[in-house]
Amino acid sequence: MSQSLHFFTPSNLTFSKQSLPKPSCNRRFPVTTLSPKLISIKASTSADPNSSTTPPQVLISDNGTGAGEILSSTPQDYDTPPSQSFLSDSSSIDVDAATEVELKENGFRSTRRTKLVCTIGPATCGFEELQALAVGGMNVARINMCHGTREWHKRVIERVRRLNEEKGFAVAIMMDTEGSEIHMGDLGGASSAKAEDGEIWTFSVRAFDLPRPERTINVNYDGFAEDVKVGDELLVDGGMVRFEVIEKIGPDVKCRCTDPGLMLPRANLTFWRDGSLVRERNAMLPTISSKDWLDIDFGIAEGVDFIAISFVKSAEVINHLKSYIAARSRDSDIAVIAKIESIDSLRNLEEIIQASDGAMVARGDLGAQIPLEQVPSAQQKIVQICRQLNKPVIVASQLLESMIEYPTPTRAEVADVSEAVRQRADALMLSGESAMGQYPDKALAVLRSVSVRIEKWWREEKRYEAMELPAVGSSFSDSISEEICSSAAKMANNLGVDALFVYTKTGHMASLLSRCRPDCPIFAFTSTKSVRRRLNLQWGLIPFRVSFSDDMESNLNKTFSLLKARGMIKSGDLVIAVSDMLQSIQVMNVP
Ligand SMILES: Nc1ncnc2c1ncn2[C@@H]1O[C@H](COP(=O)(O)OP(=O)(O)O)[C@@H](O)[C@H]1O
Ligand SMILES: C=C(OP(=O)(O)O)C(=O)O
Ligand SMILES: [K+]
Ligand SMILES: [Mg+2]
Repeated sequence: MSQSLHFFTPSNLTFSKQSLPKPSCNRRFPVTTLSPKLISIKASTSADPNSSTTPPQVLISDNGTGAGEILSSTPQDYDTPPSQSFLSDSSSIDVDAATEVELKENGFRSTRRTKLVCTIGPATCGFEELQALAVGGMNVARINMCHGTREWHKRVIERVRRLNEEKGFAVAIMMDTEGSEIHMGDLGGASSAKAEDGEIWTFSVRAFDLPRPERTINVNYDGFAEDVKVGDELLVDGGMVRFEVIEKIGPDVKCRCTDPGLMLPRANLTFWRDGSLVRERNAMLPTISSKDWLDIDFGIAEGVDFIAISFVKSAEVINHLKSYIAARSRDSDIAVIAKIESIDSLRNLEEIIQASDGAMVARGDLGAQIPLEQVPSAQQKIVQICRQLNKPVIVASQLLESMIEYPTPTRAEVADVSEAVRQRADALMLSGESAMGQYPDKALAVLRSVSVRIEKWWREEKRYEAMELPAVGSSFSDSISEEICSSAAKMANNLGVDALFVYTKTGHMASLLSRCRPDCPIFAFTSTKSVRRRLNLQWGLIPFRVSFSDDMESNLNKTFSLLKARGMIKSGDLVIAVSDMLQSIQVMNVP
């Protein structure tokens, strides 16, 4: 028995009960059990002009049941076209192997809603290590183009893709650009360099011979010696180590260490004068350097899912990059993530986020550009704006910094992770913890367990302030979608349903549901692997790849049957379904 709320459009007005295409190949239960009962009607503009004309597709062949055998044998990124689908009489549905295990173990009410991004580095670049992260819940693998060679990154991408193909994961790939900011060289291959109090170090644009002379640091920015002044404070990695500039000799800048510490290869450098960040010539450097453009070409060629842009200053660069990608990539479905890590990005926050497909609170560099005590409020603001503008947001850097060296986090780190989860950020990111730390799997496990615990606490206690979610779309059809999603989410909370189902071609309806942060998980069904991987970054979405038609009733029948066969749902579960083909809300028990 199901109940539904339809928003009738000229296209779906013709979609009468009698004309519904007969659902095919579902032998598990009769379709009549699902006949929707109409409870409300509203006329509106058109949703999808093809909604009543496209014949239903059949879900493509399935043979996998175990977590390791889920992936169908079709390696291409797109479904079998409808005509071919009709030829198949069996069905398949793809879901990330780790998610499937989690769904079965914990039941879907308790699945993790917060997504996890892991930076891949020397500690995790091998196939086995990547697999361990995927099993541990990594949703997105991040490669930082600031480090390593393109060849190295290419191998990592290949391994992640192989993991997805062979082991049934759906890990997305995010490429992060180096950006034009000033940083140290790679320390001649050393893993770190220790600066002691009072030591004199030379920072220079000169390339030093190997082995690197003692107490020398190469700097990547040609104007460095000209821009700094004697008396300036030089901060490594936002102040992890500090120096005072004492003398300039040609390209060499002599500095005295005032706060000792460990310097990592390619650590970021900023200089301060009279208590303010010096932003002279380096602030004029382009956001995307010529090297970044080559890396972006590489990312497009490799088909990465996300490109994160470092040190974004304005919306312009995002728009430029998006048109560049659209012109070059076949299906232009690479999402652009704006890293908020500079004073300029904070100034133009709304327009940058509006232009982007998501944002990252890049606290590492942000904390080097604004006083540390201002970082938490900036984080809260960025997370809130992203939610309002319906863009996924990642909270990044130093979440579990001590776990680079130790197997347990500090209480303060757990509190920091909890706060990001409580703010309902879409995703949390590991940097050094997973790239070069000693306990990458343990760090990921901490993010996972803290996320699940805080999410549960939030649902039980309902300790949240209701957030006004403004309209994001411009057309009347967009408004209908937004209203449907917010109503569906509200109904799901009030009725205590087990899951929201959303059938979405582009992922937009799924993101609108995610934005409402409902109590139950959201099963997002989409027909392309790339959309499914992109949905991996968004809060509460469990992305499935399945081919589906514009006929909701047959979609539901088939999905129920496939999910039941896989043990992911059971008869009696209460579900609310929406789709971007037919503007309706249906409430039903799984037959
Ligand atoms: N591809 C890589 N090759 C070597 N080391 C890496 C790589 N990616 C990350 N790392 C190491 O992990 C640390 C943390 O990564 P990340 O936060 O992404 O970079 P950064 O510290 O430059 O901001 C880096 O400082 C570097 O030591
Ligand atoms: C994520 C960040 O950027 P990157 O690691 O590339 O410096 C950051 O600065 O916090
Ligand atoms: K970077
Ligand atoms: Mg940064």
